[in-house]
Amino acid sequence: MIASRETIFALSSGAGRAGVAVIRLSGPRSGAVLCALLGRDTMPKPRHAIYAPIRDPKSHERLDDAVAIYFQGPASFTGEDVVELHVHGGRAVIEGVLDCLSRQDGLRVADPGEYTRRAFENGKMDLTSAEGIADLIDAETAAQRRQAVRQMAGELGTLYEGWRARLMKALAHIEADIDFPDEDLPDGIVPVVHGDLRAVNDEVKRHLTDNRRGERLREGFQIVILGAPNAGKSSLLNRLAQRDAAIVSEIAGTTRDMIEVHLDLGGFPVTMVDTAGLRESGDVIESEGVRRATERAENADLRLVVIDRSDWPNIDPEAARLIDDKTLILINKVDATDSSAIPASWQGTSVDGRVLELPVLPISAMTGQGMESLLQLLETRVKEGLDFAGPVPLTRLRHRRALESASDHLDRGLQTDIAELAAEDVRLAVREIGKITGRVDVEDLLDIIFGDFCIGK
Ligand SMILES: Nc1nc2c(ncn2[C@@H]2O[C@H](COP(=O)(O)OP(=O)(O)OP(=O)(O)O)[C@@H](O)[C@H]2O)c(=O)[nH]1
Ligand SMILES: [K+]
Ligand SMILES: [Mg+2]
Repeated sequence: MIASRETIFALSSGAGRAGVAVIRLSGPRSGAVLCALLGRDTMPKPRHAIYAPIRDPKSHERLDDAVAIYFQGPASFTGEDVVELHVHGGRAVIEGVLDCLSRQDGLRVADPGEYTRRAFENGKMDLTSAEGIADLIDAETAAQRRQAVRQMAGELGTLYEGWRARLMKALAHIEADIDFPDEDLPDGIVPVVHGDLRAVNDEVKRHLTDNRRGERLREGFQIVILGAPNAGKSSLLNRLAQRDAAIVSEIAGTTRDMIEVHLDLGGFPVTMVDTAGLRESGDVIESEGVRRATERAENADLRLVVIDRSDWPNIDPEAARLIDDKTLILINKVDATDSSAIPASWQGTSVDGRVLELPVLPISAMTGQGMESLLQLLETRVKEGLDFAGPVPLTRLRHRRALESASDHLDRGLQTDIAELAAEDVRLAVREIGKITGRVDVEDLLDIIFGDFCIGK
């Protein structure tokens, strides 16, 4: 526990008018400041709500009638003395209380993420749980919330700490072998240690080859809408977003920049991207739009290729280049013509020569025809891409990098017969995993990790 820290304060609830706002203090002066605001000499009983007027200790002006709770450290979120003031959520009330707090001795405004950082530094949680809190605050869909709650509750931390403990045990065996080569250690200890190392390494590798489910769930499933100019891409985006997010016109080349909307499909986050119609263009701006569209499509989780009914079954060569097994073909404007001749699937080959059979859906972005089937299919694809059963998946590039590095060290350690070399590799792997949970020197990382939080968290 870090002693004699500054006492920090901040608005912990959202900005703007609300019924109630929560202002939080953490640090050694919290209790004394609360007494000053309440005009009392004795500390309130911890974890009991008090409803009372709060006054500026100097001017005695009544700022609000508030509910105050005192949490005595270490039984608090940060592990320090914490005070929560539940005030009326009006701008002037909040500003008045924050202004009054800023004038109290030894108090300062909290930095972004400082409450959670103090909780980590005081041993209240490991780094993966702290990151889980950040994800929970950012969660926009039910699936994101579920993943973040599991991480916050320590599922990832427990998994990684478990691997670290097993590696440390193996390391102790190798070191014993080095230090006491003549002792009567059981024969064949090295093969046993090898088996343990290999088992952990296999688990780490399996965890790494998860198709980036956990990371993609945080980022959102990327769906890119592609097709020739005027195929109706922007009309489709607007229909899916249920608002006029993109400009629609009969002029080919209307969309140039990418337009993104965020959707919740069956509890999963989706980023839907409308793009410039694919064609060779003499216009520099339009060509840049086409370049960006192509690039974005290449990195997408799913591509929707929109084809005008009157062009079908011809697929524009620019769009055809981007077709692979992560593609759906949408025949648009079926309101204008007869759609009975449209087949349910399309057979063809991808640019790299693979034989493909892709779903074909007749739709009308104008009337909404076919939208229900499209949404159902999208939901299935998104679920396949992001849903998971079993242990909580890897959620961050930071964790991935450390685990990749740990696994590299283990690969090397498993290849050598020299105990000293194996020991060094295992030691490095232990360190890498320790960095994820914050067990080893991560001081340099903390500013980056907690800088992503907002003030008051
Ligand atoms: N009849 C009919 N017209 C449609 C449908 N979808 C789009 N349109 C019309 O087709 C024209 C082009 O639509 P957009 O949505 O702008 O097409 P786009 O693919 O985004 O075009 P660019 O951005 O220029 O590449 C507009 O006049 C739309 O009203 C449809 O389902 N049925
Ligand atoms: K257009
Ligand atoms: Mg458009």
